[in-house]
Amino acid sequence: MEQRLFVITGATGTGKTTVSRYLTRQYQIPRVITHTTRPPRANEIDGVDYYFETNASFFKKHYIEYVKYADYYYGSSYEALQAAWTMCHFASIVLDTKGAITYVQTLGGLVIPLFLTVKHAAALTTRLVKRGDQRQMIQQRLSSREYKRDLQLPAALSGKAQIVVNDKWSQTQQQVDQIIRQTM
Ligand SMILES: Nc1nc2c(ncn2[C@@H]2O[C@H](COP(=O)(O)OP(=O)(O)O)[C@@H](O)[C@H]2O)c(=O)[nH]1
Ligand SMILES: Nc1ncnc2c1ncn2[C@@H]1O[C@H](COP(=O)(O)OP(=O)(O)O)[C@@H](O)[C@H]1O
Repeated sequence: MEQRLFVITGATGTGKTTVSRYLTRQYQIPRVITHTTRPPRANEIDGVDYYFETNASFFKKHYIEYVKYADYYYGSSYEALQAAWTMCHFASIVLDTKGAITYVQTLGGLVIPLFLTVKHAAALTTRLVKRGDQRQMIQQRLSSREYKRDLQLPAALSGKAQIVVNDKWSQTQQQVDQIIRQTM
């Protein structure tokens, strides 16, 4: 069986991590762990949620791509992708839209892009508060150029990414199950 990578993208709070966790829980599909200079949130664990880096350690790694998002660096490595593919023919990765475009261009048909969105962007603020994000981090995130950019499906992913409107989790779950059935 050929390897495949679910690239899960969309704005902050749309549910990218939730979908990726569902793929692991329900289908044993591992997530590629990426690197970031963002400080960990209260419940995040180094090596599980991210590899948390300093500005100095971040630039010692070898990346397929890296981006700056709301003033922090994020990057993904071939080593982490290979580690996930060693466990399973399928893997997922959670990326901003710039990274998702790079993956589609670099890995072509191995990538299955999913673009997450919600009907009303105002719901995202509520979700971030509920998630326990610090108020100042929410402000910084929501006012970033990257957040605003990622609310829209980029032209480069149009016709390639499957769009998942994650308003009601039960419906999202059904759609994800259908995507998995088509793929496996
Ligand atoms: N391009 C790229 N984006 C990443 C990488 N790791 C995480 N991201 C994205 O960076 C953005 C910010 O992530 P994070 O701070 O965890 O915020 P969240 O989206 O609210 O969970 C999100 O869009 C992530 O999908 C990476 O290695 N490369
Ligand atoms: N359909 C949904 N309805 C309500 N809350 C949701 C839904 N999907 C995810 N959430 C919650 O919204 C918050 C943001 O989701 P998360 O997966 O962390 O988003 P992202 O990774 O895109 O930033 C989390 O607290 C998550 O539990």
